[in-house]
Amino acid sequence: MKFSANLGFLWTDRALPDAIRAAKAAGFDAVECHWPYDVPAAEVAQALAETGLPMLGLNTRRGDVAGGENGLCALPGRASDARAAIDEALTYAQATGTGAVHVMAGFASGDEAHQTFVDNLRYACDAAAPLGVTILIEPLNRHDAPGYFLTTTDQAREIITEVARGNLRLMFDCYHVGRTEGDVVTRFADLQGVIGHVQFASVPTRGAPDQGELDYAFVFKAIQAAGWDKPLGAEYKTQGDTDASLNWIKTLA
Ligand SMILES: O=C(O)[C@@H](O)C(=O)CO
Ligand SMILES: [Mg+2]
Repeated sequence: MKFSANLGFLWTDRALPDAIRAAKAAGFDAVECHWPYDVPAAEVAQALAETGLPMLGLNTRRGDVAGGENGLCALPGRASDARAAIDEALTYAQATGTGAVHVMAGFASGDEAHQTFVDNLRYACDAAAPLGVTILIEPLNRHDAPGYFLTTTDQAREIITEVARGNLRLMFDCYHVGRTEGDVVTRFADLQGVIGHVQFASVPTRGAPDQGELDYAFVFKAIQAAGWDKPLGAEYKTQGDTDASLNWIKTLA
């Protein structure tokens, strides 16, 4: 198994370039992040070059987080903010060789939000295609992100079909699927054709994967048996020191 360290949650006690170095030292095959925008892209690119790790993904900016926003791209009337966030993410991705951008929908519902998301995703995909960047959409579970526009993998698949762009894929986060839909291995098999990246954390506590109700020994074997050989994103919250949370690699890899 290959693993990608999600530096939005792992090694958050250090600056992003040092978190990349820590992931390399811990044996990860890749890294990914959430919102790297406070760190100059050149510093991230330097740490990636030094370690040889690829950056698999980053997210579009969420908007006014203090004001309760969690993404902009499905918000009616906010197309210019959404597209500025998409442009910013693609510029950062290009400067760091990042392979994918997760376009965050935000808190919204209804037909207008749906159409807004579809239009903004087409904009993102068309801008990303010449750069060789994949666009990802990710359903978030209703416990952690109540009111988020994108809530299920079926909804995501319908949107991917409607947007009809070859570089739009699903971020299959086993944690969100486990909390909202269950049946993780069957959902993975059913959706494999539209999946662009896989993430994981324990269910329901979002901790390391060697705890909780979801048996990741089983899940990882099934994903591997299905022919998925890309790094799986370790996107879990630690109780303190990240290095002390990594025992699962020995048992689950
Ligand atoms: O699962 C998550 O929360 C993340 O993958 C993310 O991108 C931010 O919400
Ligand atoms: Mg995720």
